[in-house]
Amino acid sequence: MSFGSRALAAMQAYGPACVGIDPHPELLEEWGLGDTVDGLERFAAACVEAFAGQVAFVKPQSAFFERFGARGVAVLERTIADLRHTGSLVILDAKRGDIGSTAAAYATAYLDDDAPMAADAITVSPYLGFGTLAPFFAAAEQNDAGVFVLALTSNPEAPQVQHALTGTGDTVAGSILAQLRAANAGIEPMGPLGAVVGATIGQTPEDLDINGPLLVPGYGAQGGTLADLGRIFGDVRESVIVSTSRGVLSAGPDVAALRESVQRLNDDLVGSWS
Ligand SMILES: O=c1ccn([C@@H]2O[C@H](COP(=O)(O)O)[C@@H](O)[C@H]2O)c(=O)[nH]1
Repeated sequence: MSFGSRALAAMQAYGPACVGIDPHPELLEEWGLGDTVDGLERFAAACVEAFAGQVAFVKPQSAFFERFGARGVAVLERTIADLRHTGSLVILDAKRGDIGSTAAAYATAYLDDDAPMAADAITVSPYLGFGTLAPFFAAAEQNDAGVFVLALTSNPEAPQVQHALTGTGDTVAGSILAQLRAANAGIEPMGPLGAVVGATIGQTPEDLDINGPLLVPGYGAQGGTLADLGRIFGDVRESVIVSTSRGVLSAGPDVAALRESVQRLNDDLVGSWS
């Protein structure tokens, strides 16, 4: 089944929430685990127990695993494998991007179903040129996977680049969204190519209807609210995946408390907004 179909089915089954697995040093300490590989391993195991098959999407943040070197990456690899095929789709947040030939290697590493680190979807950066993303798109098509392209990110520094005008008068973000729209055109129920659009961007004149999923970080710890979601995504709410990491993880380490926190998040999103 295509990533677009799987994403919509998961949202229908569980709600639109995505939980980020971001083992911040502070969270490892707060959970009483210690900022060590052993702590990381126990943190990740608790997240798998709490979220696998309980939420539509889980988004491990690669950076927090990579900082422990090879042993941290091994924990990430196990975490992804344990989460996959549980009903929850794994979006690996690694924001990869490079010249085409290297992008092809990244695409194999993260989207080829036979690769040790294969996820259901990955985040990528288009700032080496949208065309360099072609290997990711091809790998997504071959493996029924998804790709989320940074478009309007949640950080305050983003407008300097993403609101800049291109030679055709579009903004950089608008041009990325337009190219995603073209690539997803005609695909039912929606295409596999998504955009990352933050819950913190205020209002945007850009057309967010790309016939593909929108991954929306910035809700919760970064200040994004239900009102922001309504204002920014009112017209495209069926395709919105709301992602939060610290907003849920701060309820840990108790597995039941983590599950309750996700349930509350989904209830809030479904009841008040989506
Ligand atoms: O525009 C973006 C793209 C990605 N992120 C990532 O999402 C989480 C946010 O964590 P919170 O604790 O919910 O703030 C983190 O992994 C970021 O790298 C983003 O925030 N904004």
